[in-house]
Amino acid sequence: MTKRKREPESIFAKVVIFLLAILGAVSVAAQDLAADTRALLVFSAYHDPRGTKLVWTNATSTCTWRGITCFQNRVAEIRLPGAGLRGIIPPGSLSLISELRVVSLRNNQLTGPFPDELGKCSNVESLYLAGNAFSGPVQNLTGLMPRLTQLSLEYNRLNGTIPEELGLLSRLNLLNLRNNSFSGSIPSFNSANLIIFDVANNNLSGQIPASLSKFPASSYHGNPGLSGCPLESACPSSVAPITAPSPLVSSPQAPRGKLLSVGAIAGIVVGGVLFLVLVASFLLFLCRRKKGWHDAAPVGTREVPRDHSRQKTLEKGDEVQAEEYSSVVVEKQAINGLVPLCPVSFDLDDLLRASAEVLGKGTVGTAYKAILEDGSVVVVKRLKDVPAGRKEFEAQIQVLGKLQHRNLVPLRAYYFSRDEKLLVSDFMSTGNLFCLLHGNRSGNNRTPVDWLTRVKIAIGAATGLAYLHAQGGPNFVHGNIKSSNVLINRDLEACLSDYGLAYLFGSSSSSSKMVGYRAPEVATTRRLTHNSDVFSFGVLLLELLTGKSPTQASANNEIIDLPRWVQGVVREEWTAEVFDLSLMRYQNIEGELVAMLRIAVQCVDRVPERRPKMTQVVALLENVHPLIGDSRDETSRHYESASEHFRSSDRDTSHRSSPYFRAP
Ligand SMILES: Nc1ncnc2c1ncn2[C@@H]1O[C@H](COP(=O)(O)OP(=O)(O)OP(=O)(O)O)[C@@H](O)[C@H]1O
Repeated sequence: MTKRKREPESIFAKVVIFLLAILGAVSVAAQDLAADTRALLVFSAYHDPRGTKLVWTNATSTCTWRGITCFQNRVAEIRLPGAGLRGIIPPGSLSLISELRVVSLRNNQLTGPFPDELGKCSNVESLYLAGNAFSGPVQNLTGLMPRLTQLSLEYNRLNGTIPEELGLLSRLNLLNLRNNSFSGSIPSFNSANLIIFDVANNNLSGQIPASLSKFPASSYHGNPGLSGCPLESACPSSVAPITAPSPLVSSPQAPRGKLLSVGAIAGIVVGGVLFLVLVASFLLFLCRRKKGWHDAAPVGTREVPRDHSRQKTLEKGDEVQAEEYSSVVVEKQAINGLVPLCPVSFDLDDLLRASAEVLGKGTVGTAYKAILEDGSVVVVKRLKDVPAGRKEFEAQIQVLGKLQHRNLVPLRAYYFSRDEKLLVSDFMSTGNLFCLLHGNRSGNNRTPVDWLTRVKIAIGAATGLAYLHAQGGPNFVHGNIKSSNVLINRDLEACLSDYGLAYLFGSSSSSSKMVGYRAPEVATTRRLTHNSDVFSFGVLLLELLTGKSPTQASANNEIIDLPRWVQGVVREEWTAEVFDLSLMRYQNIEGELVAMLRIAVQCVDRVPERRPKMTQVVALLENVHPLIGDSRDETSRHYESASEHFRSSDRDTSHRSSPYFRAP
């Protein structure tokens, strides 16, 4: 009896405790965010009227402020590269944001000594201050020590000696101090995880520590008093042997630091469940109200060509295949079994009426550009010899349809019958990277791609691949990374296509088609893995750097084994010979070229486990170019100029900027 009476009480008590815990956790988080907000407002009130005024006001949520990224309702990242900030970083600002992990203030006009403020940010993992006017010695780093993985201070006016503490940072994988006025000798470094190390153009002297001799000579140039390897001609190789790097990505996904109490966690869990139930009910309600996909916003109109041509635009020699395309669609009209993966503005009848143009024949089928009656354009890929049955096919395509990322070509619909398998995706109007780099197959129409565009394309493709690996899980691979599968959209952004198709064809049959990009181990294991994707991506980077295709025969009709060729040239210390001649007209990009080369060389390591993860590759690539930094928004104006450059016609490629890479 007593027991019975107590039960509801105890349940009630538990609910009350949970609710209080939720309230407690919410209010703790709110208080912490309020503290972050106050600190940011102090930061924004730095005083130099000539600089950009940050319009951060309490009227909007702190987490939506320009340059601010939150994680779990705490400020985790400040990214304001190239934002026109001037003046000093005020005391009592950033150091008070306890969960801060990334600070990117590169390419502003910040002044004063290396900010004490930042030296106290004990959770910061990535600190990017390149391209400012900080001056004086770097000191008071003690607070910054525990987690720092990337420190980029290049192009400032810093002087004094390189702090010895930096050498003790076991997690550090990037240290860039180039173009400052550091003097004295280079301290010894715990270099196990260092991937990029650059102290060029300072006043350093003495011997380069043996542990740092693995970095290229360009990391040390411009320091007349420095000696030792790799600056001397008798040194072995100028490219670092690759060690397995530790995780280096400053993702806001898993900040470490202060732990919440068990009650708070329980509260958050219960609160989260309640919230999910509410959201699910709301979505269910919305779905029931929706009549069908026709009612939703169409996507097929995204890449509408400007002239809205309704004419068949077949090129000579393409007619037969284009007719094949029509006959496929005619045959299907009776069934009209096009399955949309998201709201689309067309059905099979529309595809039937579309004018078609062959884009190309690939290893798994033929791709057609289909111009629909409303002027929108899609790509229909007609797969051939698909061994997968309907169930398997549909399950895999549903998985692919859910992958959505700005660096992936969106898959819109599919069709499956015994005889035909079609995939419909968005049309990417700027074509593929292969054509950008090498012209069309007959070698014409090549406009040299400028350096900044290449870096952007590399980052875009890497980001898309990192997303696939993270989202698809440990066994999900792209399986066919190559330059013709890197498409460029109207904004000149790289988008990966043909991802995950290997599963429809069996990875062993797919792997045999990856000429030039296939990781060496795949020849024996017949298994595609994240590591083999990384290798293929490394070949792609080499292609961007060298301008050479790993699939096309050279003048003497030999298909180049790009990784082997590059490693051979670099070993001979003729690094400059590696790079695409058309890149040589750019001044002062030697360090960037070498930095990307080093990343590529790591990716094509013959030992799969030594290759970096794609998330690491993204982080490293983001540091290759000082203007790119880590904020896409901030780089858009540079990107525009890159697009501008890219659209312009051929330029002079006849001269090299300097004999900088040439071995003595
Ligand atoms: N969505 C798209 N937008 C624009 N062009 C595309 C699109 N999809 C494919 N293409 C282009 O069509 C051509 C044929 O592509 P397809 O994927 O069939 O073959 P591939 O990339 O040469 O080889 P593989 O089948 O091994 O991927 C290529 O030039 C490709 O870049």
